[in-house]
Amino acid sequence: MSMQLTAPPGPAGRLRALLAMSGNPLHYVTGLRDRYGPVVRIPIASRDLYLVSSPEAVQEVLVTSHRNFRKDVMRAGRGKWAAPLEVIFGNGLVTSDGQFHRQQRRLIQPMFHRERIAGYGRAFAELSDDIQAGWRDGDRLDMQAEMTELTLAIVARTLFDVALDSDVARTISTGIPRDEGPMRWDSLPFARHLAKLPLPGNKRFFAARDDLDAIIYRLMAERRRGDGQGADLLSLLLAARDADTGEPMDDRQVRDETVTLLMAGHETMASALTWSYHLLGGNPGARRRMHEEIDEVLGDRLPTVEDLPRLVWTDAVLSEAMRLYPPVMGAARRSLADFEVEGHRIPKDSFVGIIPWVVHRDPRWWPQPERFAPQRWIEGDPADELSGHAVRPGRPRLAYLPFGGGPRQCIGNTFSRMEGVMALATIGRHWEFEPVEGFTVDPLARITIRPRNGLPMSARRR
Ligand code: HEM
Repeated sequence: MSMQLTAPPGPAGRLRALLAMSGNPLHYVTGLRDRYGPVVRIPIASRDLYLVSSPEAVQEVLVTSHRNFRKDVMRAGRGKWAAPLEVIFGNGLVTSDGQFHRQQRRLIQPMFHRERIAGYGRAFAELSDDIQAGWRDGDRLDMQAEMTELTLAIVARTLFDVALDSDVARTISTGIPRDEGPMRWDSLPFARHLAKLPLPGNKRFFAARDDLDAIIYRLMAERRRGDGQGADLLSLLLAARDADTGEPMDDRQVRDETVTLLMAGHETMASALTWSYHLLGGNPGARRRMHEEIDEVLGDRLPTVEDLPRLVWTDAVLSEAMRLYPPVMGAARRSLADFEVEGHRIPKDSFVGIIPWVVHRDPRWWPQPERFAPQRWIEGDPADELSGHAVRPGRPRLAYLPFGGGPRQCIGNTFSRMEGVMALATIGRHWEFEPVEGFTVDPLARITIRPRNGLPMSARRR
């Protein structure tokens, strides 16, 4: 007997949904899941958006039936306009699709193998040490700005072998307006028109993008004039040849992959570290435990990758911060054919959205979901119901997905985990951060989730 498939439930009213989603959508979408269940239909764009939030349904979309989906969500709309991310990333690894994406991923994957990343360990520690050298006891720091500077220095050095004070890094960190131009309009229906208007924000955005491009083309020309033996990613991209045709990538493609990795590789990690400090700021017990661990494992020296297995609590802090504040807002897909999930039918050509923030607050898998509790990640105290539950067998893998899942999962996953723990440990040897009285943090959910007005904290030397 075949089961009767139903259309997923959901709210009515296109305009209300649109306003809720383009304001701060996190509360709204969590409420929809609570009210309607793991598959919700939201009438928002020119076609409906289906919010998918149980680990089982997420597994179906990202892994089991991944061939039934593409990432060309924005381009699929009327007129095939460039989506906001593509305006900057072009057709790089994050935004490309299908066979072309598979080829490019194969080419770039070797840069992210575990052994290779272990070789970056020293840069993770040294650059984290450099940034803290400029702080003074009692300083009020914007942790978001500090962490953005740090993580940008790390990708610039490890992948592209350029220094932070280079014009590449400067143009990326200060030149590209994060909330202007196409980035500002991303979730609105007339985005492509709004982005073309001669508004000051749009102009600044496109001028900064052109500066960045000019710098990257210049770096490419320099590498070409060199001996061609460079081991960094830019050299590798220039040297790569198609297995069948023997052709190199054209300059535009090398530019797109370069900008993609520089951008995807630092804002996300900056957000993960910023939220870690915010949560540690409000949880002195967890913070103390982290500092005790760092003191015991490192004393005063810099961490190496060999120390990582012993930095268990520090690692749990990062995992738990990315559970409560997943740096990437979501994964969006377009269905190529009708499909069935959790007893519901989702039609061909729908948009499907997976929002880790919602999945990570499912009380079935995350008891007391709003509580910051790094002990979830460590098997330990039997008297504490939260202890170790996240690492017990039987928990669906995609109950936790800050890096996405399936063939399109983050290429920088291992890189980021090592980078994050080593940064927390290096900085934690000498510093702790207290919340600033009267400041309330407000998560801004766009493509990433970060504090809307930065994160001021007081630095205390320890
Ligand atoms: C805490 C840090 C990070 C988080 C939370 C994160 C999160 C994600 C997520 C959720 C996706 C999948 C999006 C989707 O399925 O639509 C993704 C893809 C990607 N990430 Fe990351 N990321 C992080 C760091 C990095 C770093 C350090 C790099 C590179 C240096 C990077 C490069 C990429 C690339 C190239 C993709 C596209 C992969 C593909 O589709 O083949 N990310 N990331």
